[in-house]
This record gives sequence, structure tokens and C-alpha cells, in this order.
Amino acid sequence: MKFTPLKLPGVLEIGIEPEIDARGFFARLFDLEAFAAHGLPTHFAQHSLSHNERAGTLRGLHYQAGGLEAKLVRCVAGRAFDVIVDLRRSGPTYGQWCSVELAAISHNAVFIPAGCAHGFQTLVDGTELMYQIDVAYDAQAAAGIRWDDPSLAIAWPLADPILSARDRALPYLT
Ligand SMILES: Cc1cn([C@H]2C[C@H](O)[C@@H](COP(=O)(O)OP(=O)(O)O[C@H]3O[C@@H](C)C(=O)[C@@H](O)[C@H]3O)O2)c(=O)[nH]c1=O
Repeated sequence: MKFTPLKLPGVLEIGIEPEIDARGFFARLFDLEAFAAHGLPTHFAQHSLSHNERAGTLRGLHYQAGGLEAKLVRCVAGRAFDVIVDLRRSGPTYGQWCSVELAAISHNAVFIPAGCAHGFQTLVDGTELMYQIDVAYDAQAAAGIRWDDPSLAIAWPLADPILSARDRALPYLT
């Protein structure tokens, strides 16, 4: 497995190192020792799947109030523009964002540490993202920031995104 730091501290793109033969390949997606060596969680309380019918669907930007949720996100069908926003007020990159394209064909994943918000926009119909989340979902703690916050100015690839009513009503970052 390959661990590549992205622009924000603690955000890593995780790639596979496939063992290729005439049949195809075999690749590890999770390795307890490697995750521990990179300071990543080795226990994930919930694995979840997000299915998105249409290209342009945008979910986010979400975080858990209290900033305690870390997650590993991978695309298992289609492609998505994935965004991480740093909400760690005491850190030097507070309010900054970074992105990575997650694609089923690339077999990559992104690790999002606690204290960051997350969102994505699907690039093709039928895109699915799989989450491995280190703490159990707490509906009362679900929080978010508007996808089009002017102070973030995220360069979403597709115009007129498909949004949930909840995401349309999220507050701006203050
Ligand atoms: C996220 C989540 C939602 N739900 C429920 C709540 C609701 O009835 C339904 C849909 O919830 P949402 O609209 O919040 O789903 P969604 O907009 O897909 O939320 C997700 O967005 C991306 C960007 C993330 O990073 C995720 O952590 C999560 O916040 O599923 C759970 O039961 N467990 C969960 O872990």
C-alpha cells in the first residue's frame, strides 16, 4: 500500500500495490500494521456505502460536532471529486481545503482525520463511495458547512449540483 500525504496535515491518499498476474491482480486495501505505522486508526466502527444515481450529485460538507470522527473513503463505482476542509482551529491550515479524485478504476482511497469536514461531487452516473468510519454515527452531532461557502471557494467540477434539502440549508463557515 502507498500512503501519500496531501496538502492538509494528516490527510493521506492511500493507493494499492497490486500483485499482477495473467488473471488480474491481488491488492491489499487495509493492513493493520501499516495503518498503525502511519498513525491511522486500526478499528473502524461502521462501514457504509453511498450510492448516487446521477453525475453532479454533491454531498457535504459534513463533519461530526466535537470533531471526533475520522474516516477512510474510497470509490467503488464510478468517479468522484472528493474534498476535505480543515476545521482544526488551532492548526496552521484552518479553513483550507484540498481535493483528490477518487475513482473505482484507480482503486485509491483518502484518509480524513478528525477535525475535518468532507464532501464530494460525483463525476459519472452510478458513483458509489464506501466509508470506513472510526466512531459510530451520531445523528445529533451531524453538522456541516455550505458547499458554496465563498471563503472556501471550492472549485466543484460540475455546475448546478444535485443537493439534499439539508445540505442546501447548511450554514457558512464563520
Ligand atoms: C452518514 C449517515 C447517515 N445515516 C442516515 C441519516 C439519514 O437518514 C440518511 C442520509 O443521511 P445524510 O443525508 O447525512 O447522508 P450523506 O449526505 O451521504 O452524509 C454523508 O456525507 C458525506 C459527505 C460524509 O462525509 C459522510 O460522513 C456523511 O456525512 O442516512 C446513518 O444512519 N448513518 C450514517 O453514518
